[in-house]
Amino acid sequence: MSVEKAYELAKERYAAFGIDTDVAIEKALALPISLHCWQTDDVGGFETKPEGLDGGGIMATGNYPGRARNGEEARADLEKTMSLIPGTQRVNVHACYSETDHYVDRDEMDPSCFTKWMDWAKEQGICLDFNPTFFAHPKAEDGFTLSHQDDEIRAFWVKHGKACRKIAQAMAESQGSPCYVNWWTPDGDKDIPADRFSPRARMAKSYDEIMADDSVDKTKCVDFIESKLFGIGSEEYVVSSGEFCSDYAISRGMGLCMDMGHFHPTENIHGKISSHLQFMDKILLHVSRPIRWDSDHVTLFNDDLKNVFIEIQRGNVWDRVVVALDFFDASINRIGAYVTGTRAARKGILYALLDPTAQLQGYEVEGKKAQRLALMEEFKSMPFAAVWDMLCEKADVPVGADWIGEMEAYETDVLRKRA
Ligand SMILES: C[C@H](O)[C@H](O)[C@@H](O)C(=O)CO
Ligand SMILES: [Mn+2]
Repeated sequence: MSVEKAYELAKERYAAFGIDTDVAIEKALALPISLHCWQTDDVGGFETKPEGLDGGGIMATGNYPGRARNGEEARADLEKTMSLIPGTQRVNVHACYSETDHYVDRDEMDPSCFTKWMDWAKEQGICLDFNPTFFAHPKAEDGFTLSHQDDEIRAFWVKHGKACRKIAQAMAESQGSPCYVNWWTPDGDKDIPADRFSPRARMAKSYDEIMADDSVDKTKCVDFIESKLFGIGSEEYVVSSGEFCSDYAISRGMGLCMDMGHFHPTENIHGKISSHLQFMDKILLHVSRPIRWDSDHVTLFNDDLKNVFIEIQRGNVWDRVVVALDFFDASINRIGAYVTGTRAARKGILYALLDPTAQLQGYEVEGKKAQRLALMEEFKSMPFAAVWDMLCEKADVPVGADWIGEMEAYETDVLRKRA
């Protein structure tokens, strides 16, 4: 059956519940998703570094051929990726993806280190988001940055933070709209600390110092702080825990970033959205898929993902949630990872926009809880796929599995030719 025929039938089914599929498609396509540049190269970064200068990074596992080795390759991969994904996209750049002809250390970075990204974004007609990089650097080797007990090291990272807000502001000015900045630090301890208080006090102090820079316009550089429960090497103690970050964000009038992989393995985030949004204007989501101790598997169209977007729909808070991705898999074709994960996120958005929210909430008000449960369950077998296929057709990107061939061709023609 053609996409059009299947869509007409699906449209009728949804219309019987008062849901306009054309409107849902349009809205789903308009909502921006920020693609994380770090999936192109397994979070390596492109800084010009003197020989031997390195430092622990985030661990991406796998060695699939074709990793981007520089900004040109990363942007080419992003262009290919974006051609296979429907809807509005942004690109999220980490500070370690600076491109300079000589070494510029993190504390000395300025907007000129990202000119290539900004020029490219303009050409592509997309907006950029930004992240300071508090890892993969010798001054982050012992696992502490903004909460470091050594004042010189802490000051170095504060300087990096200040520089990053100026870079984000320049990005916002270049694109004529806000740049969303995510603050994540790995600071923490593998085992039981004797003092959990002092690093947290220093972390808060550092953030206060960074955010005190009044020359940065908060409507251009929009800051979010990302929490984490534990990491590899910080299994026992993470300075920027859930409580630390949400308390900090609320008390300082900034946003919170919730990464779907940063909580207890059986904990999920959709129930938290309605709480945080009582007290903060915006939240940022890192859409991801945790598996056991890994927080960053490629996103899939699973219940956790659907529930997050359904919650946004039911609270009608689409304009208060910024959607970004955070997964990386170096063991499979990286374009395949990007496209699978981002298409899944867009599917989640569309799925939620087709939710019979008004009817469900009506049942709830009337105390008709059996009807509420029944309708939620029945909606799981509505002809969603036909609406999704139409969304892809409207966006002029491959329908269904058709994109896999394009990924394979790109692997043969481009990725396999990289050393
Ligand atoms: C590269 C990102 O900053 C990083 O993935 C962070 O967002 C995170 O989730 C760390 O676990
Ligand atoms: Mn994250």
